[in-house]
Amino acid sequence: MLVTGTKPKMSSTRTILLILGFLSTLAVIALIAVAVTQNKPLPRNIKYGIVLDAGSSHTNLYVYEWPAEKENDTGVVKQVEVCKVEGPGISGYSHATEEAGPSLAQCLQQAKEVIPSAQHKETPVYLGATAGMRLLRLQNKSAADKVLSSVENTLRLAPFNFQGARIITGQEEGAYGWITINYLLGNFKQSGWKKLLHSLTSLSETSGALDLGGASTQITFVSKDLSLESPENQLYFRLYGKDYQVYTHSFLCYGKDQALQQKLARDLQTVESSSLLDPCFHQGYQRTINISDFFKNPCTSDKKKELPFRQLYIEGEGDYQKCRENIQTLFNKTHCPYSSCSFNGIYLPPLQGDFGAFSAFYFVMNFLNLTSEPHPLALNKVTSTIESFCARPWQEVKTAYHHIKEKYLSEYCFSGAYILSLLENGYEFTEENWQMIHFLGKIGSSDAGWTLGYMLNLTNMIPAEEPAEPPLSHGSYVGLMVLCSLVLVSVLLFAWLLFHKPKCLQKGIV
Ligand SMILES: Nc1ncnc2c1ncn2[C@@H]1O[C@H](COP(=O)(O)OP(=O)(O)O)[C@@H](O)[C@H]1O
Ligand SMILES: [Ca+2]
Repeated sequence: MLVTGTKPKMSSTRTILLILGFLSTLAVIALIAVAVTQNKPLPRNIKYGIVLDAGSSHTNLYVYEWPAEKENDTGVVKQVEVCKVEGPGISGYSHATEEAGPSLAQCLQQAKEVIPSAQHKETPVYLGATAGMRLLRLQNKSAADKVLSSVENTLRLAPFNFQGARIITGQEEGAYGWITINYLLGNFKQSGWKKLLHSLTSLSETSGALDLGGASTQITFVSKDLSLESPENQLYFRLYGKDYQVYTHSFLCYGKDQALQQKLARDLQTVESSSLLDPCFHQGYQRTINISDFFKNPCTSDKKKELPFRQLYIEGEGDYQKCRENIQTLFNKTHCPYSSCSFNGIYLPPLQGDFGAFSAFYFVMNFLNLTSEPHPLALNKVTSTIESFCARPWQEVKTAYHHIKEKYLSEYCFSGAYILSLLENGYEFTEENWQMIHFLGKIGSSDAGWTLGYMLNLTNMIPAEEPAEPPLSHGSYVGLMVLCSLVLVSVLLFAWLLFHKPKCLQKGIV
């Protein structure tokens, strides 16, 4: 039924509704416009850093980048470039020291191309030399100094901000490797639920680090049992508001290349002729070694022996078990002045938590297809794989892997056996805790190694205290505010409709 005299009222209600509709449309358009302009990607303010890892076998140059405004967050720095320097490591230039620096030129050129030229001047560049240079310093201090000044001269001439070229200590190498992998795994600053899970299950929050180089090897992990037994193996860090008690040790001469030299020096003590049958090389493999330089190396000099021949002819035997027994003698377990030791009388607290094993640990195990993640293989499977690889004749191996450098290929049998011996006999990993070792090449886009940790430390990018942050990000804050306002307006509107029912909505009007 139509009531006379309601026409003007109807049209005024319609006008109100129209105005409301218009205003709502306007509000929605405004909201969208604000959201779009606010969230428009800002021009990226990226910073760069360069670290050269001058290892015993070769030098790698790494370029890292990170967003300038987030530099104290965890996991924001990532590797954008790696360049392998041609030729040997810088310690290999002991007879031509002035050529060490120029050998880096090509990789520096590559870094210049990756980093925008406007930022060259402010990009820090660091060079850290490891065990190869530690050995050269022991053997010939002046040659080591000359090599370092040659690389320093080259780095100073590059357009970057030179921050130093030095030999880092074994302790630093271990510590920065540990910082790198835990930074990349996001273990330092954990989200609420991850923190809760760790405290409930009492799982270790950080991962230990195992680094195998050519001349030294490092073991580093957080240990609850650190007493003051061996202060030189103890490190203390405060990172993002948390304290870490870290055990570390670097074994000079126990990198895989120097371990092989040590093994041969031992073999030379008992040889009767100039030829040696070596169980750690494949059957049919032959290698000749010059005796004259052999004992100049600080890793073998204590075994120096006068021999009636100048060259040693090695012939492979391909016998894994014999090779393991041979290698085992490198780990002296007879004396331990502490509650527990690894080998050679060096303190080692009980192993704890997961371990990331990188560098040559990864290269060797990756070649042997033994890095399977996320479910590590059982130790007996690993042993049998290496055993059968060692038993393959050299000709067969060479044909099957013709694309691999002969130097690497000929030593994978020895290296595999050495890795197992170091982990099982040296550190006493067992069938059970073997599963805690994860062989890592890269984490995300960054290589596992000590260089990233070194740069993070020297540029103060890991704060001791957790930076004070509002509980919500800006975006979540704005979103929440808009949502709450909408809910509030709807509730008010609903209440108004309930108590001042407009006539048009009253029963019988329509
Ligand atoms: N693809 C590969 N396969 C096997 N071994 C490798 C491979 N790439 C590098 N290596 C080895 O990894 C080791 C790296 O050690 P390096 O960092 O140079 O020495 P250090 O850390 O003792 O100063 C060397 O023994 C090198 O021969
Ligand atoms: Ca190394």
